[in-house]
Amino acid sequence: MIPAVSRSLPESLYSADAVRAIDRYVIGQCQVPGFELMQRAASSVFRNMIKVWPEPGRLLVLCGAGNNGGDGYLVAASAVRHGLDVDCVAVTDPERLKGDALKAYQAAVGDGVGVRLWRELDEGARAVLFATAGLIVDGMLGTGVTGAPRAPFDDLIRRCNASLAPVLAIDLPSGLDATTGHAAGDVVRAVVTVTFIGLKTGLLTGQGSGCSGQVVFESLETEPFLDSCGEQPTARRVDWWGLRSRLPVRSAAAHKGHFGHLLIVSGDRGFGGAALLAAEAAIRSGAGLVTLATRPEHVMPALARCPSVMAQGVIHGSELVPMLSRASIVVCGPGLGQSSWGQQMLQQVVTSGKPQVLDADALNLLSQRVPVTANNHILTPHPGEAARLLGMTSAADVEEDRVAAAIRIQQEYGGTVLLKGAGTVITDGRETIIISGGNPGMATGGMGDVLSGMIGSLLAQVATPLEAATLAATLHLACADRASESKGYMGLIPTDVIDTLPLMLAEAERLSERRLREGLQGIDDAVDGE
Ligand SMILES: NC(=O)C1=CN([C@@H]2O[C@H](COP(=O)(O)OP(=O)(O)OC[C@H]3O[C@@H](n4cnc5c(N)ncnc54)[C@H](OP(=O)(O)O)[C@@H]3O)[C@@H](O)[C@H]2O)[C@@H](O)CC1
Ligand SMILES: [K+]
Repeated sequence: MIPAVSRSLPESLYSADAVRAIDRYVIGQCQVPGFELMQRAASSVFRNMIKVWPEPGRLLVLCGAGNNGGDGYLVAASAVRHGLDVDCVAVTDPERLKGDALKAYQAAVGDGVGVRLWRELDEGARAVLFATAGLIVDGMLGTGVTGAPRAPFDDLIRRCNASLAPVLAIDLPSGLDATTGHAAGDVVRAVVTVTFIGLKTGLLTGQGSGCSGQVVFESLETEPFLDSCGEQPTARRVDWWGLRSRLPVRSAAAHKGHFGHLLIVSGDRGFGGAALLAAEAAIRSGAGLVTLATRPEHVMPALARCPSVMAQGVIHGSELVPMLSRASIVVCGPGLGQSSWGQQMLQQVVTSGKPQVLDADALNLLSQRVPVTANNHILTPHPGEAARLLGMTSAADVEEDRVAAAIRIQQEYGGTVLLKGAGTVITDGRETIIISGGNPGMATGGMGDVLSGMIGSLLAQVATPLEAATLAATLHLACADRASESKGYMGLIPTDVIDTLPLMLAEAERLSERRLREGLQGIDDAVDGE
């Protein structure tokens, strides 16, 4: 099997333009011919393909008119040389090919690849191609795509997605915008994507995280040139496995005062569960003290479920003032509602100037009338809330460019912004981070409340808001993934994530302590090898 995504991908994420500039630099300045790069690309695709599918059956290779198609022709040639059954289809006529792509086509034909023209096939022949394929190689559109795939690409993409055969995408799934992770029209749903030279941001966020499958990165031996070419990454990729051994190690002499006093302001009528989820997640993530300020009727259930939390009923905003003065961090938003109760609470929280995590209805109120003044907040919108913060019509507008949306919210509201959804984006205006991975089981009410509690808790324990948001979001996803192993996706609920927290944190604490003791670098790799 190919290695898991999280252990094998580089940190730096690039836009399509940046990767194309790196290509040009390597070809122009470093004297590596473009055709040589294309050959390396195709061999890396073939190598990975055989690793995952040692006996792929009949291979259907779909080739477009650009260099992505050129890669496809050379993969078909490798497959023929290895004695595989290959159907190679030119989606657009080979007369349109130029440069390296034309050279690749000629090399493939020279190696005995029988190339069939899509437009010359009748419906029966087209259907047979897809019905008999054991594996489809998508070399239709790469970083050169603009807008929604036009005919006949749109039809071919739909046939790929309807086929029972798995799809291996070359460089990126056809139809996906490599920079934003948005698909303007049809997009290939790949099982594996082998991507080259620079890891593209769009593979890991938005629709990209759903349609790229397992992403495999191949540098094509260009890493020595990355620094000198001057292209800057747009974001940094992180996951729990890379971060967990960096968890702060607790001294044996620690006491609860060292880990903050978190005040959670949450739970208007009908939303008591959100308050409980946030509070329990916070206490399970290591906060020294957690106070819950909620509607009086939620106090008894909160104490019954979680006696470690100090629950207090509040009716008027003024009752929050003494609680705020004792707190070191505040979380406000889960189940807050937008009635006058929620408005009063949020007003007090914002006025307090305390470091704060604002989520859910706190964000909706923020977008309407409550201005944030300090710069020490973490805003955690989902795409719908992000759209409201930005005055956009819908979540779909945000999903067109998630990184840009997160950066715009940060510029308008300050602080640190965590944009939820597959391929979570976090930015503090100086650095932008993308969390690779997504778990469909997390698409259920209450997951965000758990995350808010975790972020607040970690904010009290680590150095910066960016670090707290990043650790919490990666841990939240890793817990959901671990819990899904036994609960699946449909059965996963927020308390499963909370129940998994102690186990995941215990593993991380052991690694962090070992790292501190033994000064190990790359401890995750060392442990994986055990
Ligand atoms: N040396 C290198 O640089 C290396 C590059 N490599 C590979 O090259 C890929 C980039 O190649 P590329 O630049 O040729 O673009 P590519 O993605 O093949 O598409 C261009 C074609 O698509 C067409 N097209 C565009 N939009 C469309 C739409 N909506 N619907 C339909 N058609 C559309 C467009 O047509 P046009 O718009 O010009 O009419 C044009 O014909 C990269 O992803 C990697 O795989 C590797 O080999 C490593 C070395
Ligand atoms: K492709």
